[in-house]
Amino acid sequence: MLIRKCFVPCDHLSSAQSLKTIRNSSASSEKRRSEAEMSGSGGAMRAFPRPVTFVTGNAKKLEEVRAILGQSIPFQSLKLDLPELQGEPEEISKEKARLAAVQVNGPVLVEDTCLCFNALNGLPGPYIKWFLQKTGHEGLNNLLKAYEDKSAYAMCIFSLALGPEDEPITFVGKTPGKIVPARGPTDFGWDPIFEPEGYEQTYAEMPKEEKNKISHRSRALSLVKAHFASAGYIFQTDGSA
Ligand SMILES: O=P(O)(O)OP(=O)(O)OP(=O)(O)OC[C@H]1O[C@@H](n2cnc3c(O)ncnc32)[C@H](O)[C@@H]1O
Ligand SMILES: [Mg+2]
Repeated sequence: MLIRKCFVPCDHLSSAQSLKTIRNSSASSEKRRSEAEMSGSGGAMRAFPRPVTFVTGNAKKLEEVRAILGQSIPFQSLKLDLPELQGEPEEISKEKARLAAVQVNGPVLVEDTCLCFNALNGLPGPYIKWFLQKTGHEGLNNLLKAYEDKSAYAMCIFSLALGPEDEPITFVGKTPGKIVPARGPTDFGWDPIFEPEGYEQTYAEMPKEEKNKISHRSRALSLVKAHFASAGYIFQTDGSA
């Protein structure tokens, strides 16, 4: 599928908006089709024949999601290279979820990650993957050479689609910081050039547990966990999830 490229700033998602997205999406329950709906005291509960599938082509993301979620949400993972879509960050994440839900034909969780430079009104944002591949850590630093303001934020947008017919629900996590010359191991994306606010280490220099406490990903996953806790979904597992 070919999608037209359009560059947009990504600093438009407030947590209030993302919560509104959660509420709005809950209202689309008429679309629910293939799974059983069971009436509980708090309204309709939804049961699924298998756990949520976290779909990503990125092994390092999966590693972090596993570490952050632990046993809190039953999930299985599937390595799929979903298309790199263009557009508003929330729409990109939702569309990834729609595509994944069709392929999996069941409940899916996906995420899209942005690195946003404030001096560039949020760019590279969702296009960070290409900027990183084409220019590397040094090139990303050079993008900010002309600006005093090196501040940035990392943003993660998870989308949950309960099935191919369901409107995805989004969960946004942000961590503020600044862009610095690369320091630390280079095994995960732009970690070496992002120094989170209040720290003297880059994400790459920090112990993994420390990054997972404060990261954009863990902040978004806190919202995902809260949603699962209140939604009361029921997933049948075979014990291997
Ligand atoms: O299959 P998906 O989940 O899409 O995996 P991806 O690697 O294509 O990931 P994105 O489309 O979200 O692109 C985000 C880019 O940022 C990188 N990235 C994602 N999370 C990161 C993190 O926590 N720290 C550093 N780099 C990260 C990632 O390697 C990509 O180059
Ligand atoms: Mg991707």
